[in-house]
Parts: sequence; C-alpha cells; structure tokens
Amino acid sequence: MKIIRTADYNDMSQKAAQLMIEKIRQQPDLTLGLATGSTPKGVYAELIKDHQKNGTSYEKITTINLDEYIGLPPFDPNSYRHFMNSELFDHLDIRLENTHLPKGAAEDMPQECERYEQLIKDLADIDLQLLGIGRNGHIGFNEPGTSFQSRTHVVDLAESTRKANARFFNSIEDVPAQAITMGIASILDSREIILLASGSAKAEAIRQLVYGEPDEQFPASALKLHENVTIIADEEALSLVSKD
Ligand SMILES: N[C@@H]1[C@@H](O)[C@H](O)[C@@H](COP(=O)(O)O)O[C@@H]1O
Repeated sequence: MKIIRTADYNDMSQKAAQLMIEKIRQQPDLTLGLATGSTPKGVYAELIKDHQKNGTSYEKITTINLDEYIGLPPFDPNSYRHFMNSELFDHLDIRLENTHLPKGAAEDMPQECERYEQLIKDLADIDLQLLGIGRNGHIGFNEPGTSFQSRTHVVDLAESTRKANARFFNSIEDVPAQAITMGIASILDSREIILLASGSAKAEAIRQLVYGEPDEQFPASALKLHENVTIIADEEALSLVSKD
C-alpha cells in the first residue's frame, strides 16, 4: 500500500482531488466509486472548484456509491443519495442517470442487492474507488466480521457506527438500524482504491490497517489483498505510523 502523508484535512482533500482529476482527464468515461461521510466532503468541494475553474467535464463519467441507509427515501436529507446530490452531483455537469446508489427504500432488498451487484458487473467494474474508514475499520458499511468474499448485502449497523453517524441525525434513535452496502469482494474488484483518513480519531484504525494482517474482524485489512491501494491521510490520522 502506498501512503501519502498530508499536513492536514485540506491538504488531504487537495491531493486526493488532484489524483482523481488527472485520471478523469486521461479517461473521461471513467467509472468512479464514491463514498459518503465527513471525510470525502473536502475532496468533493475540490472537484467542484476544479470543474468551475478548469472545466473538467463529468458528462461521460459514471459513479457508483458504496452504500445507503435502509428505509430512507432519496429525498430524505439524511439519505446518502441526498448527500451525494447536494455535496457533488448538483454542482457538476454529470448526468444524474449515470450516478448510482443502492436504493434504501426498495421493497425487495435481496433483489436490490442483486441488481446493484449486476450493475457493477455491467459497468465492467469500478476504475477508481474512493473509501473512508470507520473507527472500527469498517469500509462502506461492512462491519467487523464481514466475509472478505461478501458481495452487495444488507447489514445490521454496529452500535458504534450508529453513534458515530448520529451527529447527522436529530437523535441516535433516528439513525437507521440497517444499511445496504457493497461487499468487501465487490470493493476489491475495483482497479484502483484510494482510502482517505483525517484526524486523530482515525489514528488507531490507520495503524491497524498499515501494520496488521488481513483479518475479517478488521474489514479495511482486506485492502492488503489488493495491488493498487493508496492511503491519503493527514498527520493526525498517521500519528501512529512511522514516517519511514
Ligand atoms: N458508510 C460510511 C462510510 O463509508 C464512511 O467511511 C464512514 C466514516 O465516516 P466519516 O468520514 O464521517 O468519519 O462512515 C459511514 O459509516
């Protein structure tokens, strides 16, 4: 795994955005795997800035997101669809029909999981997947104990994850108990992966990712089985990782 150490959150956001913009310019019909959470917000702001200033076009880009809360319709302000539209898609020249998220309000969840997995296959896999990381090592919503062979599936959210994400909701009771997420195997099929981390709250997870062995109790460690992963993280997130 390659590690890019950045000074702070802004520097992390700029470096990750730069890498993405270069790829988009080289291959304007890229399939991007996108993530939600606080961490990628700065990257999305940088992509928007660049689009407005330098005209990088997303007209032919397809995006596919990692996950969605179950039970939240797309117009719910806490749905990841709403997050992606307002944080990114609404500000680019991307076609909304080329942006994909699992449907959290689908009636038949097993069928929705199959549809999503098939969609990834139909897109001939993800060229570049952006990831954040949970404090317990979750990627997407794959909680500790998830099989590395897993494909898109429904998960019960860990109490710690619901607590960590409660800041976006009125109260923890409002945080959905379940989500639909790409599986670990679906993520590992991506050609290239960038994992972002910022702040001291992520330092222990990043230490475990860098120094640990692949272990299903720590989902992000599956990335050790992939050949093209770059961690872009700030000093605080890398505070428990030596500089050489
Ligand atoms: N499903 C998302 C993950 O994709 C994200 O990586 C994680 C970390 O979030 P944050 O970036 O806000 O720390 O939170 C959520 O659970």
